[in-house]
Amino acid sequence: MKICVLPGDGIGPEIMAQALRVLRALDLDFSFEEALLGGCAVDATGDPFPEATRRLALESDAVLLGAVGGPQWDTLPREQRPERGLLGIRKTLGLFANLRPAILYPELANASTLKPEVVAGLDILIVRELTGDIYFGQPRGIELRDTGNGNERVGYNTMIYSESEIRRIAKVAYEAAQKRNGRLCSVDKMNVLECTQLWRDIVSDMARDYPDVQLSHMLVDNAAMQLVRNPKQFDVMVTGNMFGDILSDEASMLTGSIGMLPSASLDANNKGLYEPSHGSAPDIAGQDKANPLATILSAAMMLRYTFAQEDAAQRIENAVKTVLAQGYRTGDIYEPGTTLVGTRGMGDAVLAAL
Ligand SMILES: NC(=O)C1=CN([C@@H]2O[C@H](COP(=O)(O)OP(=O)(O)OC[C@H]3O[C@@H](n4cnc5c(N)ncnc54)[C@H](O)[C@@H]3O)[C@@H](O)[C@H]2O)C=CC1
Ligand SMILES: CC(C)CC(=O)C(=O)O
Ligand SMILES: [Mg+2]
Repeated sequence: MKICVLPGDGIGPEIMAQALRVLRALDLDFSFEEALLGGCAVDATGDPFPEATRRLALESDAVLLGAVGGPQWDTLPREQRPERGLLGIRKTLGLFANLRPAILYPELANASTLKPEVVAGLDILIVRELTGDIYFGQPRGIELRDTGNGNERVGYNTMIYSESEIRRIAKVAYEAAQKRNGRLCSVDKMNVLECTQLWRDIVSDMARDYPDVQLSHMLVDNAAMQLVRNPKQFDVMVTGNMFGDILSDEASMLTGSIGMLPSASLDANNKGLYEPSHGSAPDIAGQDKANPLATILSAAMMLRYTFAQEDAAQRIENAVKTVLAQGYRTGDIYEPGTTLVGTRGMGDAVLAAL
């Protein structure tokens, strides 16, 4: 089995190194091949998603990604931005279903900025549509227009979903809810946006095919509030690309840190790209401070979803539970009385606990 490894930028290479150590220690039949994506690819080739990376990703069984982006690339033309590379690989591989589980490990109840009783036992799955919405919709741009206030620049994007795009992500979410606690909350902004009115209509229509799932709807502004007011009311949440991007970062803080939130991005056949939900964290890059657990847990998701190696996935997840119980903490989840470790030190601890 071939895994395409894309360390990316910022903390990407540091956290990826630890995930690879853990995967190699499992002694499974995997080969790893590295390629460039994001800012490092721009620097080397001028293209954030070079052809060689595209070929390797397409011919591999799964892709493991660190993170891309950083301030040094922020002034480049939009098509050369590192994030364009990320959107490009998601679209090329047809990765429409992004699963972001927000689970609070009991040992981290005090690491959350919310009261322990609000988050204790938290286990939410956010299902985010990943290849549509305003992130991909056309037309988009910045151009000069006569707005009535003279000729001035206007910026615009298009929020767009087709019926089939909504159906396929809703199916993933309904089926996930069936395997969990049977509750699905669909998040939209149908009171303002036609695009999400269609979203709500289709998700509602599909409910009759899933009589064992209890469907509810919530407007996204209320959902953002409810996530911090009473997050345990949620089981599975399904939403579009942009709302899911925002709500999953919010949910990550319920788990103690964004450094704890893994993700799987899947196509229709469970081929996938696995990456932490966070970005390249330029503020701590190269300092051995980043929490590698989201990436290590993303590797566990890869074993589960793409390779159906449930035992190996659980071995990694149990090792993470063990190191947290042993009191090892990177800076983002540190609290007095625990042992502060760096990125590599956390990797050492997970390896020892495997
Ligand atoms: N999937 C990806 O590759 C993503 C890339 N980005 C890119 O990353 C760059 C930085 O974006 P930001 O908005 O700052 O978001 P970010 O997620 O990189 O960082 C936000 C905050 O969380 C902290 N943080 C993130 N991951 C951490 C970890 N593993 N351990 C400890 N602390 C961690 C950072 O230090 C920072 O204070 C930008 O260029 C952005 O476009 C942002 C999100 C996702
Ligand atoms: C380029 C962005 C869409 C990446 C991001 O923030 C994410 O996927 O969470
Ligand atoms: Mg994001």
